[in-house]
Amino acid sequence: MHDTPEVAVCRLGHRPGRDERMTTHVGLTARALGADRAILPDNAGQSKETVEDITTRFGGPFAVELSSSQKALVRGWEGSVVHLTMYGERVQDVESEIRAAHGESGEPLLVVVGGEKVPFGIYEHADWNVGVTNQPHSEVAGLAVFLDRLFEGRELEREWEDADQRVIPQETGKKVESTDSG
Ligand SMILES: C[S@@+](CC[C@H](N)C(=O)[O-])C[C@H]1O[C@@H](n2cnc3c(N)ncnc32)[C@H](O)[C@@H]1O
Repeated sequence: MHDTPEVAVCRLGHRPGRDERMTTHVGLTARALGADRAILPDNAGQSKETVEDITTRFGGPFAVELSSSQKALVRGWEGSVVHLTMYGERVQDVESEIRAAHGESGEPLLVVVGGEKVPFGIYEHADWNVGVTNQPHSEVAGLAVFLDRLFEGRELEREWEDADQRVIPQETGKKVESTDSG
């Protein structure tokens, strides 16, 4: 978000076909809940296109990139790394430490979520291994709760730029308006 140093989300691994929706939803959730950028594996081009299409229609800024080596990206990241895992420290115990370090350092934060088995090197390289509960669930759910905790809910008030259309909240039904920039 505009008022904090960059937050990027790295999706580890992508099995074409099987992971298509999950990888797309990692990107969409990163965008909707305040991250600045998603970095997807290079075989997830379809997910990248879908997230870019949503950004064109509903606004940004939000960037999506493909990377040929997620592990090298994590190792070479110049900033802090949070790895979301059910085996990690409880989010409610470390969120303020992460928020303070991220805000004070002014350095970008990389939030890593897995798919298949995550290599142990990622656990070792991360500055924080963070569990959103210590129960197994999904990368999309873990990412959503983590980002909301990181931003303390401010992402819900975010304004979207250069949208073609916007949803007008309704008690019942659906209302979508074209914007002037569309
Ligand atoms: C379906 S899980 C598979 C994890 C895999 N079995 C392993 O052991 O590495 C996919 C991803 O969801 C996320 N995830 C699942 N449960 C989580 C939890 N309780 N807290 C945080 N992230 C979680 C993690 O990023 C994980 O890599």
